[in-house]
Amino acid sequence: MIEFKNVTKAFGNMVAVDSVTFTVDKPQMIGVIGRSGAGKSTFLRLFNRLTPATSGQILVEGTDVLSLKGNAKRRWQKDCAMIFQQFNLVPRLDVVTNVMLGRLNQHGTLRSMFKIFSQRDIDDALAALDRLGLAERALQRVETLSGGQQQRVAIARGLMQEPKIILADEPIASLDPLSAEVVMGSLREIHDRDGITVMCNLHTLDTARAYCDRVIGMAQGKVVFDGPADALTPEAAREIYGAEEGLNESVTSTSISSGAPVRARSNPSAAGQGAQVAEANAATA
Ligand SMILES: Nc1ncnc2c1ncn2[C@@H]1O[C@H](COP(=O)(O)OP(=O)(O)OP(=O)(O)O)[C@@H](O)[C@H]1O
Repeated sequence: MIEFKNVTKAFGNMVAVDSVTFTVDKPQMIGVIGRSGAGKSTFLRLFNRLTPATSGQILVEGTDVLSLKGNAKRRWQKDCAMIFQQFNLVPRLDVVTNVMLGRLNQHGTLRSMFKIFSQRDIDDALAALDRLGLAERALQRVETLSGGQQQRVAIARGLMQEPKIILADEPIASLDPLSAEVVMGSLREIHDRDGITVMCNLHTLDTARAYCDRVIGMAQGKVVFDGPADALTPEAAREIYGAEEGLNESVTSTSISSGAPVRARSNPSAAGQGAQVAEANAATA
């Protein structure tokens, strides 16, 4: 159970996140949408404690994660993996080392400084890469991978944290449509199989509808829509985006060819996911 209670962030006079209040009472895949500047990134960064909140509470199983300090705050950041638009990988390091970096904050300072990993770390990193369809890339330098592959390395690194929640800040904004589908499919598969909440900032409405159970719409820092993805009608989207007349959704579309919604396939199987991944690997190799 996660309860957001009047979560607010002001930068000087500018209120970027304004009294955000909602509850997540079971693991969900949540899409956060809204215009540029609506406060989506700031909201995720408050949740992960990358940015300090001005006021409010975020109760996770009854603990206010906004008030955690020191080790407790670091433990929370381990539990709450963050995926970024620009991947935030170390380009010159190989794939498997990048993935193992997800374990660093679980180790003591010395082991972290010298990047000393255990056999278990190595095995888990290879298993995470296998799950993301990238096992055969383990020893390749990250900078030689496509954007979609790099984002899947970042997701594998997030899995190494053994997170309870995954936050993704526009994870597909830099990707081509096919890679975007594979990355969103991977996040959905993690939600379905591991039963954890995935909260994802998105710029594309069709992606929110296709992959998310629930959509939170933000405008000027406030939650202006909160409902099932099916309720995200063109009228609702127009209100979230403040568009006076027609909102041309096609300009925000990530769909390729058929654009078949993945959510409609419900619980995409690991095999299905593997096939998608293989397809994207072939396309982006
Ligand atoms: N560090 C900061 N200092 C001052 N203002 C900031 C800071 N970070 C964000 N803002 C402001 O807060 C508001 C919300 O920004 P935020 O990046 O959260 O929006 P967003 O919905 O994620 O936008 P986008 O989709 O373009 O990333 C914007 O007006 C932005 O300029």
